[in-house]
Amino acid sequence: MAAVTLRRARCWCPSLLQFFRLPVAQVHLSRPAMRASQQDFENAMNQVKLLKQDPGNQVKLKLYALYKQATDGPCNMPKPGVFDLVNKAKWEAWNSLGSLPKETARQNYVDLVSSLSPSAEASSQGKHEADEKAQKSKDIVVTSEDGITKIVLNRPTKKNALTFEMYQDIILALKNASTDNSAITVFTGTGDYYCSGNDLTNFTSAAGGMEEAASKGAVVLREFVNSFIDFPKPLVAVVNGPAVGIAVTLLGLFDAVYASDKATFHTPFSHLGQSPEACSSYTFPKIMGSAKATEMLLFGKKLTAREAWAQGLVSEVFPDSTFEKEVWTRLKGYAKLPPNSMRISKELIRNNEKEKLHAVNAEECTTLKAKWLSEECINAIMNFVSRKAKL
Ligand SMILES: CCCCCCCCCC/C=C\CC(=O)SCCNC(=O)CCNC(=O)[C@H](O)C(C)(C)COP(=O)(O)OP(=O)(O)OC[C@H]1O[C@@H](n2cnc3c(N)ncnc32)[C@H](O)[C@@H]1OP(=O)(O)O
Repeated sequence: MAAVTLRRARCWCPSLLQFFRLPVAQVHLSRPAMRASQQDFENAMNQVKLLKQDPGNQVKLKLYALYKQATDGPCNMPKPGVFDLVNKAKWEAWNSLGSLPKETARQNYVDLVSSLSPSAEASSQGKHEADEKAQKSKDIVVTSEDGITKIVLNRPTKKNALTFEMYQDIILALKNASTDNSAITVFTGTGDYYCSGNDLTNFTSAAGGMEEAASKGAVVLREFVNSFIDFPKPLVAVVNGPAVGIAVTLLGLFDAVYASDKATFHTPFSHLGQSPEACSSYTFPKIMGSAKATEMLLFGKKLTAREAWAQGLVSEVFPDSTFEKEVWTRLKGYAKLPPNSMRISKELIRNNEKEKLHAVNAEECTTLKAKWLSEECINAIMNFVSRKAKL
């Protein structure tokens, strides 16, 4: 077992909220070879130091608790007094883990850090950080005006289907939008469609064969969905027309969804031999109840905008003739609200779910990777590409 000594280091910028000193590992180089999970744990501790954004107090408490559980085992300290607020919160977080085994705590710590830090995770795999990348295609157009960053899916001839480059550009656009001057961020589509989902030729056109494409697809999808889970500002979808597949499932991670009455919503996963993504296996039953979620996610039932509103997926439906005018007027008003207050309210809401969402995302990506290699899925994609099927 490696000898690990602990020192205390301040993480993130000083602020009123910053009250933790998270433990950082110094690992002796002369140690014998270690089990991978211990190495992952140490890498994760180092990644915590690299986080550029303060992940918020709830997450810091969770990190602290998991760290203590992984290294010291169950909480063995006397409970601090009521006025010692900080240490009491830390004690309660640690104590709440009960008798969670050290190894599970270590794994949970690693998962939590990697979910917080997709760019740190990527750079540890030798990739460039998103802000060092240039936007790869013109199929995503990003503008910022009136306190609103607008991310437009701009591939109307293909009904705004998402290419591999578009996924990467959206990750980059969200990363930039999270720190720009805008108060809210809005997605919409050019032309008659909002988005027809994943471009079904992503897999058939990938170099290196299906297996490589599936592995790459799972990594990109996980990072893509993470960037929606972690997005810190109000995120609004302006659904100008039909939405299919991942364009629908992602809506469960938006803060508000405004739809034209021309919009429709469907997720033909079973038709494609695939399975739900973007945390919809969790968010959809939560939003609309399991019976309605089943009709969408298993049977691919198409909803009208009003049906989607009745089931809680859409915030409000507007007549198509006045949709753009009404929605943008409203959004410009919202963008004038105090931005920090909106961020903090969103953080309070999202923090209750973040850990769960990251775990669901990871599981859905693993499941999809296997489905993409199944005969059911390959046949469905081939049928679409050879124009035998329209979904
Ligand atoms: C290395 C790879 C990494 C990739 C990263 C992977 C991450 C994946 C994560 C998510 C996985 C799956 C989730 C999903 O989104 S599943 C849903 C996928 N979408 C569909 O099944 C829709 C397929 N399209 C249709 O059924 C129809 O096109 C339509 C949307 C109902 C519209 O019908 P229409 O008659 O009005 O128009 P049509 O002539 O068919 O379309 C115009 C042109 O657009 C092309 N097109 C439309 N949608 C897609 C699409 N999803 N993929 C690729 N191409 C699409 C269509 O082929 C037409 O092109 P052309 O004019 O013939 O050249």
